[in-house]
Amino acid sequence: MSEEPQLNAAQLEAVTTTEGFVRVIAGAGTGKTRALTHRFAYLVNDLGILPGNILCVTFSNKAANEMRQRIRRVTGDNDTGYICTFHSFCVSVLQEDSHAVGYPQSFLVLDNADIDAMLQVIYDERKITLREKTFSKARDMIEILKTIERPDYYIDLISLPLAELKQKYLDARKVDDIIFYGYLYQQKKCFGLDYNDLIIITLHIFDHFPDIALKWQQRLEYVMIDEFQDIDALQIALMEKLVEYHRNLFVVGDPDQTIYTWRGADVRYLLDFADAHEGCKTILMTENYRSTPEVLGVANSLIEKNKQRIPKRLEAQRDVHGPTVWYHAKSPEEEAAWIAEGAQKLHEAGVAYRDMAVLYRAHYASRAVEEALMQAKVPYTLYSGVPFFGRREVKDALSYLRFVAYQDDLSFARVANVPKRNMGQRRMAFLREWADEHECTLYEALEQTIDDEIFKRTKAKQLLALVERFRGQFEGRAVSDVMAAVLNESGYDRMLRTEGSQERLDNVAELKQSIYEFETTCGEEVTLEHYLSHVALLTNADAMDGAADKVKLMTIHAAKGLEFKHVFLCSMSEGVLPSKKTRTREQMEEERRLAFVAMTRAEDGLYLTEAEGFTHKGTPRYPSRFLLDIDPECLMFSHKPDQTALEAARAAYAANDQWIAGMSTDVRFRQGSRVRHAVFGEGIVEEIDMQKRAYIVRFDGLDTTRAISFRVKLEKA
Ligand SMILES: Nc1ncnc2c1ncn2[C@@H]1O[C@H](COP(=O)(O)OP(=O)(O)OP(=O)(O)O)[C@@H](O)[C@H]1O
Repeated sequence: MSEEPQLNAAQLEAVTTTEGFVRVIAGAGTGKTRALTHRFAYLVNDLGILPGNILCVTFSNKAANEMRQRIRRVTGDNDTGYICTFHSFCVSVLQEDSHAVGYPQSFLVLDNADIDAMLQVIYDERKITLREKTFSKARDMIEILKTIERPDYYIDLISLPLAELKQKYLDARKVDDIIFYGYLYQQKKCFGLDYNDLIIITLHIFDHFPDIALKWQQRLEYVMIDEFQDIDALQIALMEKLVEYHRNLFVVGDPDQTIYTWRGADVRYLLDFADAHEGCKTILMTENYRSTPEVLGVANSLIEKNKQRIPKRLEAQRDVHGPTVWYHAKSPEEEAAWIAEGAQKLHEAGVAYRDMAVLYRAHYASRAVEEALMQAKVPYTLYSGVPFFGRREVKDALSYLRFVAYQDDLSFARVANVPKRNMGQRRMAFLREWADEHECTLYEALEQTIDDEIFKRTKAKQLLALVERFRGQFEGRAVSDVMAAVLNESGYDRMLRTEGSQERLDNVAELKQSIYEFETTCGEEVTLEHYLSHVALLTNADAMDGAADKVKLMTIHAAKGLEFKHVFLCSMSEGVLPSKKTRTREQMEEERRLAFVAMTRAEDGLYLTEAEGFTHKGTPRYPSRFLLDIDPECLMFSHKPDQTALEAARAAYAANDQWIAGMSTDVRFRQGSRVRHAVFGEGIVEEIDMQKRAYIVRFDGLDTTRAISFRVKLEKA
């Protein structure tokens, strides 16, 4: 093991206990990621295990990239095996074995923009309006149906012939059914899989094709999983399946950093892991190497207020001291100005801007800070808003790549008229009709009808010529090279230059750069299929450019796993953090963990800020209860909070707690639950309206939803 400094005793134990079930419960900043990297290196360098026989699951693609680079440094080997997220691992499985369910190797991984494009087709065909259901609501509904209501949906998706799926879609009468079957039909047409499908279909293959399951089980001699506190039921099922043969499983997590319960994560899997796996060894890590004793004092005293937790205290290993401040401002503007000024002062004292971060609970909190930073001429980047891979020009560029590779309907629809080729709605509708009638793709329809009158005076022929030029030319050619060529030859580059948007040009340049980096860091040779299926999984965080000297602004969720010298945690007001959407005691504890995650990102300085004034609803704004949870001995105050104000704040927390206590007993069903009403019959809870104290239920027998008061007894269906 070459990387300095030395591992501590607990880390060493985690690294060298390779056989059987091992669980590491570790605090923030105690070197989990470091232990994981070294364990990988130990398996490879000291035990001689082949990297291709190790699966190391990370929480995000960004974490996977970093891990891969670190492992390459310590093993000196380009082959880094499977270091990836669960989703990305499933893509690898499906690329090898999706033939088992009749899917081609060139299946598509769909992101939200792709799903929206499919919804658009369905809405147009069946005259559904956005007023009936926005795309985002439709996507949520599809997700609820897939994960809770109709978990067997995927059988239809993989085994029904296209014509039958289409018939189900055409026969559907209720809006939700039209959307759902329309979507499944669209998915099947282009062999597209969304996030929900990836794990479910992989599991299905493992369950029904024992030889394929055995192949993967035998291949993966060692499995390691990071951030285990945020694992969900499907991921657990996949994990259990994968380790059935060798039974070597190493999981590491921090119960105090569970922040994804709202997405189905359950910390129980980590807590119950030892009971569920015979002979499991547990290792505890509490020595913190990241933060000053002051930062840990703040974080420890906060998290101790959670009731549902395994007690543990982070112990500072660093003997460097730094500020931990509560700044109370008179207005949000003053709060933001203080942050901007603070960043400037730190910079003057020699701290690089890139080593500072401003974190917040919700996106909207960033606006005031951004304005202040702009005014103070402090450089910053925002890691939120429209994700990089969701930007129009980035999607367009990727669609071109997909188009020359697959000619699927989605990419065809996206690129056909960008740049303008006179292929507007009327001509697209013509192609759709033709394709439907002849059961072919839009591209094939164009090939067949290119000499039709309708395509005179269009540049449709150029589109066909473009594909012809690229067809069969990918083998052995770098993806970055293909991308550059297709953007040039399609006229897309020229269009952007004429349009003159520097931002769009920069984004495309950034995309080209990221493809190049992907190729050079991936180890093995990157094929176009490989790149396309992985890029769909990339998130905003992946585009994060850590090199530029700029202050980083991001949500706490996005800061998971990161560390910064100085952290400003802004908008620490009751109703923001904890969020006003907090409805149960469990959720309140999760909000506290969120604050804990934010604070434990700080190495040298931590600045907690909030402002008085009024919320947009006109109620007074109070400091977050979490500020009062912190041991005051651990904080420096900009102003000592005044006693009457504190009493008013405490009264507000108490009122809120009382409301939550009432809610917890009232709310018996979750979004997506199936319920039975004495008169209306069965239906599904679409929303829970806390203000009205009612479930918004879509009953099977009614066309529109009804708000049903908590007072009326509903039964579980
Ligand atoms: N044994 C050690 N000696 C010195 N420094 C260490 C040691 N182990 C880890 N560190 C340092 O401590 C910091 C935190 O380590 P790491 O990022 O691995 O922690 P983590 O447990 O994954 O954190 P979190 O859960 O909060 O994201 C890093 O800067 C790392 O270099």
